[in-house]
Amino acid sequence: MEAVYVKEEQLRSYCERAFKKYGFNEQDSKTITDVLVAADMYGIETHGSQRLEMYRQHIQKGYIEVGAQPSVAFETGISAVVDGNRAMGQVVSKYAMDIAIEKAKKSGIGMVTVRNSNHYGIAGYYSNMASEQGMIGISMTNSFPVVVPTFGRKPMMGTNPIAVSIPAKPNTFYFDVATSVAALGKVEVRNKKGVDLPVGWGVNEEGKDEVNPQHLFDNVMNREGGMHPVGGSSQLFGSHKGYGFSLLVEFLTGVLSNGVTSNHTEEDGIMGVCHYFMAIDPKVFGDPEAITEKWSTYLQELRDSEKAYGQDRIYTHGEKEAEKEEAYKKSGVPILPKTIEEMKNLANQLGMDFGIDA
Ligand SMILES: NC(=O)c1ccc[n+]([C@@H]2O[C@H](COP(=O)([O-])OP(=O)(O)OC[C@H]3O[C@@H](n4cnc5c(N)ncnc54)[C@H](O)[C@@H]3O)[C@@H](O)[C@H]2O)c1
Ligand SMILES: O=C(O)C[C@H](O)C(=O)O
Repeated sequence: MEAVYVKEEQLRSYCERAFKKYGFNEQDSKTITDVLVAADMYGIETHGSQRLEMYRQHIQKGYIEVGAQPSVAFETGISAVVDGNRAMGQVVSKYAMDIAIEKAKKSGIGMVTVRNSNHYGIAGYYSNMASEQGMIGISMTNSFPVVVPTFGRKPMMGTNPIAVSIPAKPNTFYFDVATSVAALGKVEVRNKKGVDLPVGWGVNEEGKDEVNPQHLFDNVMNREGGMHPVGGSSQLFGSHKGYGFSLLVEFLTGVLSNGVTSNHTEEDGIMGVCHYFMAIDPKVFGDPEAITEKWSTYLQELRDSEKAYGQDRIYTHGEKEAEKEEAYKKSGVPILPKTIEEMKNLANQLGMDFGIDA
């Protein structure tokens, strides 16, 4: 299945125009697009333009209130609780991370929890907002229930990503992962590609292994089966550790914000997703330059260390994204033909030009 290479500007223009057609103002359309295109440029094909249709469905279901804006519900010098007021997740999250960064500039640290929000895209976009200002950034979100507890078969947690961005040379350390064995988006993309899932990604309604991506997706939607935490189904491979990381995210997002845990999202017609953002100014620990130097040296030592049999390269987190971004600026972003078809149909339905050479 040959991907279609789409120029960044065309993708950006397509998304902005689509979000304006959805009813968002100019500024919000730009903010949402920036998060989606960042994912595409990083090679995170699951969370870029692939998700335009999902957001439309969330608007139609009434989860996202187009035009709504977040507000601060509670605040101290180092912390805040933001009410997302059902606004678009990207709009809420940029607002909340900006507050965390401002607090970190004044007090060294800023922590913001968010309730009553919506799906925010890639977690790492927001942690990068802090690292771009020389700070350490952390971002987490819960989601609708997708992941089963170790030894369970009913989805009780979200795929709950954790992203950490730390200034480093030559690239920012960028660790951005779901606490499930994979993001649900990877099941969607495997379905589009017609590729089975590896054993250990998920269970069906009987609690047995499920390798068909469409079946697993349907199971998740019916809340009768789901994905495993990082580590898979077996405690021998650390399922209980992924489970614990996922609960950490549930606590910091859904509980600390006085919002909802993933198993109570999508109740009463509200998505209710919750987030957590943190910015730390390294100045409160000494000389930021020296810290970056030490960290960068260690990352280089890791990359230079001895390779396993059959391997010729060790990566550190963020390297792949930096390389893809550089390559895609020249080649354009590879988009799956099925996604291109969806985008064409969407443009038709919205009555706008497709505007993409494909
Ligand atoms: N909004 C939501 O509800 C939600 C939920 C789940 C996931 N997500 C997003 O989905 C995206 C994908 O998540 P995922 O769990 O599939 O991530 P993934 O498994 O693709 O891992 C990506 C991370 O691993 C690093 N990496 C990849 N190969 C590496 C290697 N060999 N050595 C060292 N580092 C390496 C990358 O630099 C990156 O930090 C993330 O951006 C995440 O934020 C969002
Ligand atoms: O699909 C979701 O809501 C969760 C997330 O984006 C994921 O891909 O796991």
